[in-house]
Amino acid sequence: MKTISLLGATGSIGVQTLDIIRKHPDSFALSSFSAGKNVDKARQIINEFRPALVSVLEKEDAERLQTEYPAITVLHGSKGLEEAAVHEKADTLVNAVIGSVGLQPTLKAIEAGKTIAIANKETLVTAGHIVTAAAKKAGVELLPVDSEHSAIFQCMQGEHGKNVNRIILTASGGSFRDKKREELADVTVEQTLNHPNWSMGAKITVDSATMMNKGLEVIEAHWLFNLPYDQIDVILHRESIIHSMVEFHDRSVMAQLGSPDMRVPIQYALTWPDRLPLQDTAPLNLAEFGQLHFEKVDFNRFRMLRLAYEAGRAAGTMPAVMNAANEEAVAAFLNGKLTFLQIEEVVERAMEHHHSILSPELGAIIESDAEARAFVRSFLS
Ligand SMILES: NC(=O)C1=CN([C@@H]2O[C@H](COP(=O)(O)OP(=O)(O)OC[C@H]3O[C@@H](n4cnc5c(N)ncnc54)[C@H](OP(=O)(O)O)[C@@H]3O)[C@@H](O)[C@H]2O)C=CC1
Ligand SMILES: CC(=O)[C@@H](O)[C@H](O)COP(=O)(O)O
Ligand SMILES: [Mn+2]
Repeated sequence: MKTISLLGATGSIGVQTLDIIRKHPDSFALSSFSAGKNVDKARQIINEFRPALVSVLEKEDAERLQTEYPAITVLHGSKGLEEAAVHEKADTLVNAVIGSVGLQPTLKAIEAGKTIAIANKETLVTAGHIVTAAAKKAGVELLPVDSEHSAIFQCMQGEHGKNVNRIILTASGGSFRDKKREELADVTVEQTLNHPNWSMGAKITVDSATMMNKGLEVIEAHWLFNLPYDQIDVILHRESIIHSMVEFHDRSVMAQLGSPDMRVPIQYALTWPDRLPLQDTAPLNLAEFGQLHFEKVDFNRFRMLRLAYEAGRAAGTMPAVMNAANEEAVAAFLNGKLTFLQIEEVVERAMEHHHSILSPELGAIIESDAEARAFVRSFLS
């Protein structure tokens, strides 16, 4: 029996994690969870899973829920997120919150000795050196949930890291993969949110369309697998059936395949090194596809991916700045305050404006993140 604390329970990954817990009551229980503003969904989760502690974003919502559920502890804000992450009954944190707000609860959970199943890639992009060093020091596992990283992790089982030549992340290309750059000037939010293969939260779906998602994943892979950027490649693969690949020194390439269903990597992170059956999923039928397609990435078409490699190589506080600027710019795009192409313009400007601090401590990371957000907000106003 694993007891789980789940951050971001009301989101896309959160709901799929709850589905896994629901289907395996003998294997998993929920000790605590966090929600943002979706209080109705939080109520449903409390009623079904009866956790001991819940955290929501706003104080007023927490007070209302506390009155409704006097037997559980209801908290709010960043303190609530941290308390939910380190709940005494939990042995595993599933971090499925969106954005760099996931960083500090992850660090607290590592300090408390929890196993970390990390979906929240922004945490690793923002402070990968701090998170991985803390996990190493505390002797806790940092298990990937992101589909590409889970694929690499699965291909690496029984292998030595020293034998890896490179890893190859697959990218669907997102909603506009068949459009030229000049056709992107007036694309709408609705068009952007129409991902060809995956049903995900709004922010990551926009990131997928700009290819910032793949950029974040390159940096995430750098930290999770301890590889230099020269050994991390990206290839376009429009079907999202091969979730990523590992090439070894003898040129043998291992790939992990499956239908696009995030419950597979979520569940693997929760059962590793074992596996459990995944009910209600159709087997992969490759004959139905007939062909799988692969293409070289054009870094002029997908400039955000190039920016992410640059930020990763610049290191220090630069990835945190890129990520924070992107979070703000994507939120502005979703609110109709920026056009699609302005997202990358804003991120590029924030990076140009920033002088990276090398080997930053947590305080410098938090400051750089805040400065990048302020930079984008002043640009918007
Ligand atoms: N969705 C997917 O298939 C995949 C997602 N990921 C990663 O997983 C993470 C979650 O993505 P996804 O599930 O799509 O995101 P969603 O937008 O669907 O969900 C985000 C969750 O975070 C909560 N939340 C948002 N802002 C805050 C805040 N400021 N403080 C506390 N909680 C907050 C939301 O609460 P509420 O809704 O109640 O406001 C919700 O529970 C991201 O880092 C993403 O990159 C990685 C691979 C695949
Ligand atoms: C499901 C998942 O892991 C997403 O991060 C996915 O990778 C998005 O797809 P693309 O970024 O390849 O469009
Ligand atoms: Mn992914």
